Amino acid sequence: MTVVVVTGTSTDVGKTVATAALAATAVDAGLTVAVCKPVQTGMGADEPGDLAEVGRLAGVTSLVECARYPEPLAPETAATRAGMPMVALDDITAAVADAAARHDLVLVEGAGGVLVRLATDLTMLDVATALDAPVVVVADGGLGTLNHTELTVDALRGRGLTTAGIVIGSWPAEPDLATRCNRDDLPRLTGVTVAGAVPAGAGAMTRPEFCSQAPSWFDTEWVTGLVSG
Ligand SMILES: Nc1ncnc2c1ncn2[C@@H]1O[C@H](COP(=O)(O)OP(=O)(O)OP(=O)(O)O)[C@@H](O)[C@H]1O
Ligand SMILES: C[C@H](N)[C@H](N)CCCCCC(=O)O
Ligand SMILES: [Mg+2]
Repeated sequence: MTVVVVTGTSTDVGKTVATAALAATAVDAGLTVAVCKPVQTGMGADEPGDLAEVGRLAGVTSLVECARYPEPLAPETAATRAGMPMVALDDITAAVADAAARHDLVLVEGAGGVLVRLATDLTMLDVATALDAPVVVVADGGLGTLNHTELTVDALRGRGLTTAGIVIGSWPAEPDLATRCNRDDLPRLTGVTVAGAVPAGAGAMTRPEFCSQAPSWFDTEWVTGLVSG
């Protein structure tokens, strides 16, 4: 089994859509896939969160969430304001281990960017370290992403974590100058390959469209290497 952490340079960069695309690609390769969202915020108890989006787009049914809080804030802040218990690292590692015992691949999507506090003194850096998992960084494609992405990769590298690849969360149909330059500058400046790009609009696709197209959004050899662990 293989566990891969999916983080991003920020919130709303497309981690969930990219996670769904990776899941669909792995399923297309004949693998069984589970997706874990350790902490969901901004959703009420019965509202569809990121995992529902992954299920809708990729058809994945093995979905596990460890905690959720109602306000759209960093999990630590949301938990404090809600007076609810914060998620514990052991909860996350236990949930992932259980999923990994029954699936070829487990994708673990963070909340926001890599330094967002999932709980007091707990970030996705700690989660990826505890899971000994490679990390995929989902990045914006436009102006500003060079700084955000390099900061994220440096934070991962500083903890001895492997950044397996960068995925552009939403690639525009008509990329502007900065976006076109970033495609080449991102790997040059971070030392990490840009392994794929999810086309803008993918989140609005039907499941058949999404699942049939997703494998083409990634470098095939990179995916094979990623999921083989
Ligand atoms: N490639 C895409 N095509 C269409 N919509 C997209 C794409 N990527 C992201 N979006 C939209 O942008 C919004 C944010 O995307 P997404 O939920 O994937 O961000 P995120 O990084 O997972 O955020 P969070 O930190 O809350 O988990 C969503 O409404 C999503 O549908
Ligand atoms: C609510 C949102 N969708 C995410 N789940 C949480 C994002 C927290 C971002 C915190 C920050 O970096 O300022
Ligand atoms: Mg998300």
